[in-house]
Amino acid sequence: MTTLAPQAVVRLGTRPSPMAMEQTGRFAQAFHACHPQLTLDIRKITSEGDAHRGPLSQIGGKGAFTRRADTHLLDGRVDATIACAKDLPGSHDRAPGTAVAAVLPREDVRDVLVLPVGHQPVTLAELPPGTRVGTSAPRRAALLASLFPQLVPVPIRGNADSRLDRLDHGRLGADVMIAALAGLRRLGFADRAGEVLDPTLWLPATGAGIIVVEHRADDTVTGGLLAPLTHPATRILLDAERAVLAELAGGCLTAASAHATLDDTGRVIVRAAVLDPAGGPSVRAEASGSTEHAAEIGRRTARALLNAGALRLLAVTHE
Ligand SMILES: NCc1[nH]cc(CCC(=O)O)c1CC(=O)O
Repeated sequence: MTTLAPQAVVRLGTRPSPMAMEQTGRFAQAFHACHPQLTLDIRKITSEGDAHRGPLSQIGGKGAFTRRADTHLLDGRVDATIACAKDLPGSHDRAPGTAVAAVLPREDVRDVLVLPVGHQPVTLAELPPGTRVGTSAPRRAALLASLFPQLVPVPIRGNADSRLDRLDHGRLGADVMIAALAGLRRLGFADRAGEVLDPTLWLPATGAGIIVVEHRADDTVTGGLLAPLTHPATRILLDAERAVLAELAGGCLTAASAHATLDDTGRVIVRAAVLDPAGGPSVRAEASGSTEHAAEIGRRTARALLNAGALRLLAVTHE
C-alpha cells in the first residue's frame, strides 16, 4: 500500500519591505500551527514598485507591486504569494490564473494622521492652511481635497518605515502625513498614530487591513493547504469590496472606496464611493444582502454608483 506524499515545502513569495516581512512572519506562524509537518520557504521578491522611486503612474500604477510576484507564481518559482489586499490592482490587470487561496482576519481599516516626532498633538482640522500632507493614494488626496481643502496633498513614496524617518528629519517634502493604522501597528509604530480618522467621513481603502495569500488557480494541492487559514467573515467582506472595484474597472489610480461590514443578523452591507480628485461632491451608494451573495452585492453597489454618475469622476482619475 502506498500513501500519497504530502507536499513537504510551500514556497511563499513576499515583498521584502519591513511591513511585508512582518505580515509574512505572522502568516508563517498560522501556517505552522495548522501544518506542523510542512516547511514554509519564504522567498523575497522585489517588485518594480519597490525598485522605482518615481510616481507609480509611470510604471503602470498599482500593478507594479504585484506583476513580478504574479510572474514568479505562474512560472512555478513559488507556490504562493502574500500581499495586502489594498495593494492589489483591479482584477482587469491581474494575471489570469492566480486566485486567492487564504484571507487573513481583517485588522483596523482606519487611516491616521502622523506628525513629526515631538510635534504637539493636532488634528487635521487644526493644521494651519497650506500645511503639506504627504500621501500618494488618490483616495487620500481626494478626501483631503473635499474635507480639508485648506491643506495641500503632496505625493510621497517609499516604505512606511522610511517615510516615518524622513518625516522626522524634515526630508519627506511634507509637514505631516497620512498612514494606515494597521500598517503602523505591524511595524511596531502604533505610538506614532495621531488623530484616528472617522471612517464614515474619511472613507477606507478597498481591502484595507486585509492580507491575502494567492496561489495558481489550478494548483489544488497548495490551495487545499492554504484554505483552512482563511477567516470566513473577512473573505466575505473582501469578496464584496473587490467586486465593487472590479465592476468599476478601477485599481489604485481610482479614487474610490468600498467598505463592507456585517450586521447583527449576518447580512453584508457595502458602502462605496467614487471621489472627485478636485474635491467636489463624491458619488455614493450602498447595498446589502445575504453573505452568500457578497460579490453580487458588491457589483450591485458599483452599478448604483455608475447609475448615479460615477463614470464622470472615474474618467477624470484615469487620465
Ligand atoms: N499603500 C501601502 C499600504 N498597503 C497596505 C498598508 C497597510 C495597511 C493595510 O493593509 O491596509 C499600507 C500602508 C499605508 O497605506 O499606510
